[in-house]
Amino acid sequence: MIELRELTKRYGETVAVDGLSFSVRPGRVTGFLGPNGAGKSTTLRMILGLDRPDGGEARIDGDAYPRLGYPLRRVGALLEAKAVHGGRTARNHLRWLAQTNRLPARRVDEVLDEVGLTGAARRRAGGFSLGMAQRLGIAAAMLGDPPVLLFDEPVNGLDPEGIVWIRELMRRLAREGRTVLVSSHLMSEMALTADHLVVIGRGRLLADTGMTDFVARHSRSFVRVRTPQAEAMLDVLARQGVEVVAATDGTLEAQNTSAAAVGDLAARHGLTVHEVSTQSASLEQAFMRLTAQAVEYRGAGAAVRASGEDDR
Ligand SMILES: Nc1ncnc2c1ncn2[C@@H]1O[C@H](COP(=O)(O)OP(=O)(O)OP(=O)(O)O)[C@@H](O)[C@H]1O
Repeated sequence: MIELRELTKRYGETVAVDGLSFSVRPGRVTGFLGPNGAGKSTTLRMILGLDRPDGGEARIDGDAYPRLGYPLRRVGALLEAKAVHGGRTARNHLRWLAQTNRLPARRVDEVLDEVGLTGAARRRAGGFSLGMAQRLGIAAAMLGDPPVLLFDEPVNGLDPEGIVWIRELMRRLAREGRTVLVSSHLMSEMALTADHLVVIGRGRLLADTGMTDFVARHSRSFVRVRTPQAEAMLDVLARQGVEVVAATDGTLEAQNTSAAAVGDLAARHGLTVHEVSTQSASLEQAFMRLTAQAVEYRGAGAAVRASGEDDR
């Protein structure tokens, strides 16, 4: 379990993380989402004791990071995959980590096997592709068999096979009862991986919700109607009190109704239809709507400063 209470970090004028409070529970994958610059990496760095908060605190299973003892046994993290001593072989890098955290040497071969790097164990990590470096970073995170794992944008730059692999690994780690927090700025990726979502914008909490709830609440659905008699159809629907608009591609988009009801109406009025289908707005659009204010605010602020209006 990870618990944040009023966590705050400032960089000069910028409030990167602004009184953030939420908990990350074990046994599920929690997606940590926000647009670029929302404060995700800063939050993860504070959880891991790499940045000092200006206010509030973060605890991992009840302890702040500096009190964890041998931290690799309590929390594993993938932050920047390329942050490995390039001259070391993959195995030596992991051996060094195991030694300094008093972990048994056999764990090195176990995790290399788990991430599919056994064949590359004696190669210098500096020559690894991004995908291999990501795997090595994940091997390091899993070395101490920790109950809590953090991943910062783990699918960035990976090929489809690598993305599927990471997705399945996270789900397995959560099924094993671990606490898994994974940051991303892609809602579509999280929709396939996360059970729970924490969304931030401008360092503030925007949503802390189950994935299913988020989908139900934010995805707008409508009935698409394709007909050569669009005007007559629009008229019929409007007379029934259905909210309907003409889309740019010539189809009609009807809300507060069902495909069956639209089909019945068309039949009753002898109208030809070529398509009647239920459509859902993408989760990406829902995420953009949710975070739009956070992004717009920043844009508006810049405009105000540019015109000097903030001097008044
Ligand atoms: N070391 C630093 N010095 C100054 N400002 C910083 C520093 N680190 C982060 N920031 C600022 O803090 C804010 C949050 O950045 P952060 O990297 O945490 O966001 P993020 O959500 O991880 O973004 P991204 O998705 O782009 O990685 C940004 O405005 C960023 O410019």
